[in-house]
Amino acid sequence: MPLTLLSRPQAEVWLDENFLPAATAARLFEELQNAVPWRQESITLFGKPRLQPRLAAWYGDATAHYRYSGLTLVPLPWTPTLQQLRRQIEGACSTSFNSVLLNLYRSGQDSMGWHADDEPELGPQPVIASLSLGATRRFRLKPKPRAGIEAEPVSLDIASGSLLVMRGLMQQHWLHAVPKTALPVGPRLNLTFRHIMAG
Ligand SMILES: O=C(O)CCC(=O)C(=O)O
Ligand SMILES: [Fe+2]
Repeated sequence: MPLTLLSRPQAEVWLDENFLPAATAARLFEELQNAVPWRQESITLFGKPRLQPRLAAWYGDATAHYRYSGLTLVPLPWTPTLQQLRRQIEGACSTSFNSVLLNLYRSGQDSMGWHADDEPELGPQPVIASLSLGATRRFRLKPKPRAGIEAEPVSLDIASGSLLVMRGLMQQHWLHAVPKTALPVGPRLNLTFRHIMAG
């Protein structure tokens, strides 16, 4: 199945809902949920430290340091599983990645707030490839308030084994989020492959 473009002004979002077969996605979910040293990071919001509403881990080349909401994350070394996924996803996107951020949403109460992945070390038009495993969660997109784009917000229900790729001007003009849900959903794991520029 190829990646399909979701046409929105200044938003280049591609989706392949069948990137991984269901059994492969389920096996990977189990393996990563058990093997990754998950941490609940705190971020500084309005000068106060707060725990993030999810667990995270950062893997990559030793040089790929990432500054994120007041944190500097030093990557863990690639595991064979993550290295193989990196190569497969690089092939699908015709891009190279040097790091991957893993997020584990333990339940519907875990979430990711509205943001753009527009940190300077990602460069002006980053390619971000996002692989989802486990429970289906809603992924939302909306134009940045001052982007001057006339477009409705977009909601996508992202199922296990889906690959979503954001590229082009997307991070300059749009925000994305994974909101909390009151539905009784199981855990979901998301991997975002990124290329961090040497700083
Ligand atoms: O969990 C997702 O689908 C989104 C993750 C995300 O936006 C991020 O890690 O920057
Ligand atoms: Fe993001």
